[in-house]
This record gives sequence, structure tokens and C-alpha cells, in this order.
Amino acid sequence: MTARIIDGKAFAAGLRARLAARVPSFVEKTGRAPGLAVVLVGEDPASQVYVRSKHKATVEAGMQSFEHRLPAETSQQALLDLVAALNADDSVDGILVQLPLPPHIDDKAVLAAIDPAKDVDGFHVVNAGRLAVGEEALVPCTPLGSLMLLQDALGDLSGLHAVVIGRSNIVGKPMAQLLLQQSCTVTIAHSRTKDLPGIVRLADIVVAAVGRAEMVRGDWIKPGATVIDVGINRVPGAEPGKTKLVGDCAYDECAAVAGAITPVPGGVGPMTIACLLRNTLVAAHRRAGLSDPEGL
Ligand SMILES: NC(=O)C1=CN([C@@H]2O[C@H](COP(=O)(O)OP(=O)(O)OC[C@H]3O[C@@H](n4cnc5c(N)ncnc54)[C@H](OP(=O)(O)O)[C@@H]3O)[C@@H](O)[C@H]2O)C=CC1
Ligand SMILES: Nc1nc(=O)c2c([nH]1)NC[C@@H]1CN(c3ccc(C(=O)N[C@@H](CCC(=O)O)C(=O)O)cc3)C=[N+]21
Ligand SMILES: [Mg+2]
Repeated sequence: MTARIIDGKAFAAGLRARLAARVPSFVEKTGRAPGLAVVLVGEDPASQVYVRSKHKATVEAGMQSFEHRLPAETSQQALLDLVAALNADDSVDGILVQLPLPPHIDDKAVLAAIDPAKDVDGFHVVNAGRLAVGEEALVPCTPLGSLMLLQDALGDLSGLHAVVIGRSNIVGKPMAQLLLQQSCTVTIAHSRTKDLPGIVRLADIVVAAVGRAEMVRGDWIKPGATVIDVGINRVPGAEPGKTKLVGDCAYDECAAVAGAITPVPGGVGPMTIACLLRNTLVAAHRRAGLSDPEGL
């Protein structure tokens, strides 16, 4: 079998177009465009690339983009002051503080300072708690985008066994919550899991969110399973001095066994950015007292 390639880049482009189509009616009703503030502390090159693509996608969707670039030596208090100002700014519907933050800053304190209504990353404990108990929440973008791809590929997920590899608060845990909400049987694997290959072989759906290049091998995959590869790992390329991106799954091996698989790049990554804009539009509607935009 050769897996169908799940084209996250194309799906994300479609979602961004649907979002852009909703912006004019929001502007008409409120007199302003939805606004997203992105805060970057320091000069990490990978973070700079992400922040630039978020800015471009935000503007292309007809939304307002506010970029705040602060030096690496910014104090935690100065960052908290900026978050407080963004919380108070009515033209800002979404606030994203790019992670990782420099080591002298406590991410938890910063995430806790963001108004949950503007927490478009869905990282605030209030949103994590709402997701866990099934209340209306802002849902983390990478798991949300991964779920959209799964539903597009498989339709109803109910009864399927999903194995999520990784238990971080930003990917693995919320991914497991979303799959549970869809009535999957969910197994969460992590670095202490015994016989990971044997567990993964049980899965109808595998979500790999580990951060280890090509860890998941083809012979771990049940024939026909759907593989969502969240991993983004930069490794040495074919030519010296060059690098390339690979996922957490050994793509060629897994694609030979799976029913469907996301590539890296071009899979989950573009969905993360599209879902950030989706959450910004949703947050803007809720803050303006409008009902949620439908069909997104
Ligand atoms: N495509 C996208 O948009 C995004 C991609 N990513 C990528 O997804 C990956 C995961 O990110 P994130 O969740 O933040 O990473 P973390 O490092 O926070 O979490 C990694 C998880 O993997 C587990 N793990 C580590 N080693 C093993 C192992 N050998 N076997 C089984 N489990 C293991 C860890 O277990 P334990 O808890 O026991 O330590 C942990 O739960 C990274 O490659 C990251 O770059 C992240 C965000 C967005
Ligand atoms: N507060 C916060 N929120 C985040 O959502 C967040 C973050 N911090 N810190 C870093 C991670 C990582 N992340 C990605 C977003 C897009 C791609 C993406 O578009 N990837 C492209 C490739 C891009 C490239 O070539 O480098 C793809 O997979 O096709 C990847 C990774 C968001 N993150
Ligand atoms: Mg830190």
C-alpha cells in the first residue's frame, strides 16, 4: 500500500480563504478588523521565520497584525507590562507570545497574564480547563489543525483507537482531549512508555508530537492507519552546510504502510498558522458579542 498524502498546505490555504471571506461582515458590524498581536522576545532565527509567516497570513486574511519585537534581555516585568497593555487594547483580539522565551523569563507567569478571551494559542490554564471539561474554549492551534485534517481524511472518528505520542501542554495533551471529545479510544505515550512500537501498532490514528527526527518507523504502523506527523526537526541535508526539515516519522517507511499520512513540511505546520487566524476571528466575534462564525 502507498499512503494518500494529506495536503495540509492546501487545506490550510482553503481555511485561510474561508476566514478572509468572513472578515468584511465583521468589519461591517464592528467598524474594525480582527486584530492579532504577536510578541517575539529575542532573535531566535526559527522564531523570526514563524513570526514573519504569521504576520503575512494575518494581513492576507484582512486582519490587523501588531508585531512587538523585544530584545533578548527584556525583563519579565517589561513583558508582563506589554501583555497588560495588549489585554487593555480593544483593537487586539488575539495575543500570541512566541515560545520559547529566554531562560530568565518564566513562561507560565507570562501565559497566565494573557486575558483568556484573547488567548488564541489556547495555552492559558482557563482554556486548557475548559477544553478538558468540554466547555467553550480557545483550543491550541496545532492540535486543532491536526484534528481538522483527521476529520477531513476519515470523517467520523468515533470508536477509532488513537495513539498520541507526546504529552506536552501545547500539543500532546490537548490533542488527546480533542480526540477523546470525538469519541476515540485514546492512548497517550511518552518517554516512559514501555514497548512504544507495540502500542503504536494498535493505532488506527497515530499522532507523533515528540521532537525526535524520524523516530517512528514503518514497522510500527498498522497497515492502513492514518499518521499525523507534528514533528518539526531541522537536520543536516544532503549537501554539506545545508539543512532540511523532517518529521518525527520516517516518512518513506511509514507512507509505505499507512493509509494516509501528513508530510513535513506541508502537513500540520501550515494548519497551525491557519488555526491561529481562525482562533483570532472566533475571539473577535466572542469579544464583540457576536455568535461564532459557522463552518470553520
Ligand atoms: N507543526 C507545528 O505547528 C508544531 C510542531 N511542533 C513540533 O512538535 C514536536 C513536539 O513538540 P512539543 O510537544 O512542544 O515538545 P515537548 O518537548 O514539549 O514534548 C515532547 C514529548 O515527547 C515525549 N518524548 C520524548 N522522547 C520520547 C521517546 N523517545 N519516546 C516517546 N516519547 C518521547 C516527551 O515525553 P516526557 O513528557 O516523558 O518527557 C514529551 O511528552 C516538536 O518536533 C516540535 O517542533 C510543536 C508545535 C507546533
Ligand atoms: N506561542 C507559540 N505558539 C505557537 O504556535 C508556536 C510557538 N509559540 N513556538 C514555536 C512553535 C512551532 N510552530 C510552528 C508554526 C508553523 C510551522 C510551519 O508553518 N511549518 C512549515 C515549514 C516552515 C519552515 O520551512 O520552516 C511546514 O511544516 O510546512 C511550524 C511550526 C508554532 N509554534
Ligand atoms: Mg523559560
